[in-house]
Amino acid sequence: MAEVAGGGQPEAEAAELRERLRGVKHTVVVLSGKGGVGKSTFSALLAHGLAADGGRQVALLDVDICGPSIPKMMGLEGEQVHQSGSGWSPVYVEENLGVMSVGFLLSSPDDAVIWRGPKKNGLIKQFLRDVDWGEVDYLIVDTPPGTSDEHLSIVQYLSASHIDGAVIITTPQEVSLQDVRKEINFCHKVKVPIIGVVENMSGFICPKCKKESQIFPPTTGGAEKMCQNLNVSLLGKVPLDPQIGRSCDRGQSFLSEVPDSPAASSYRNIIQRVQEYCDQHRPQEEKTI
Ligand SMILES: Nc1ncnc2c1ncn2[C@@H]1O[C@H](COP(=O)(O)OP(=O)(O)OP(=O)(O)O)[C@@H](O)[C@H]1O
Ligand code: SF4
Repeated sequence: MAEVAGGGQPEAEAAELRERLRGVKHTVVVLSGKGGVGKSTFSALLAHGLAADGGRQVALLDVDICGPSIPKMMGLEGEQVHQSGSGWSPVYVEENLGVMSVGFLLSSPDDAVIWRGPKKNGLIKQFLRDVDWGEVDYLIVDTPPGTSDEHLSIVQYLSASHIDGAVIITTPQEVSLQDVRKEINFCHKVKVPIIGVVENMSGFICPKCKKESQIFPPTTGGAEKMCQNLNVSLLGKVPLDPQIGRSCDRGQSFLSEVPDSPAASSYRNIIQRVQEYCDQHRPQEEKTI
């Protein structure tokens, strides 16, 4: 594992990546043990939230090669990647919010990408080396569920020391938490700091009477207990809200469509904590790859 984290890549290649990512100040990787727990939704809203006041330049990179959902969530379905003199240009939602995804390379959103590890690794390397992000305050990396080739590639190519940290998304059920423990172990092994865990789909607040019901009652204390036991921060809990899915399906930001909802307020608090964590870290140009 140390070999992977240390980046056993040739020096020329490492220098090329270093040069390309020189303008990126902070990198946050979003992980989950299981699929369908709301990781891409969180990545999309983290990018929207950080870019919201227009003051920060944000990049969202979707390395979920076999199931890219970011183009749809960001309202960019059908967009293509453009080549410029300085590399691939991201697709922009706003002037200060650029996105890159394998979805932009597919001729139809229903196309299946059935690739083995080396081809996936090659594409991730190409995304990091050839995309011209320019000066970026935050690079958010949305990953596939689990700990697979894509995760190892990101850690290898970016090098663990270049990543500010990881946010791990889970639901309250034990089956999801079990896999989160594996993600936490993965981060420790490859020396990626853990910013914290987000418990998503954590209860349902009735829009009429505001009463909270536990749809997925945690049997072992949920993410809170797990975080205490493993000495990891719980960044917050986001309730179930059917409007999240509706906004995502329409490619809109739930944070600006339903800003007064309890779920939007939870997301904003969590985004604030991620930002504070990154602010306390040195900008990446001061780090060594
Ligand atoms: N808090 C929530 N309340 C209601 N629906 C949610 C919530 N969070 C996510 N969803 C919905 O759950 C579905 C799965 O979310 P998402 O695609 O973000 O999961 P994922 O973990 O990225 O899955 P995968 O890794 O398999 O792509 C989406 O339809 C999304 O709109
Ligand atoms: S929580 Fe109360 S108001 Fe909401 S649906 Fe149930 S009974 Fe009705």
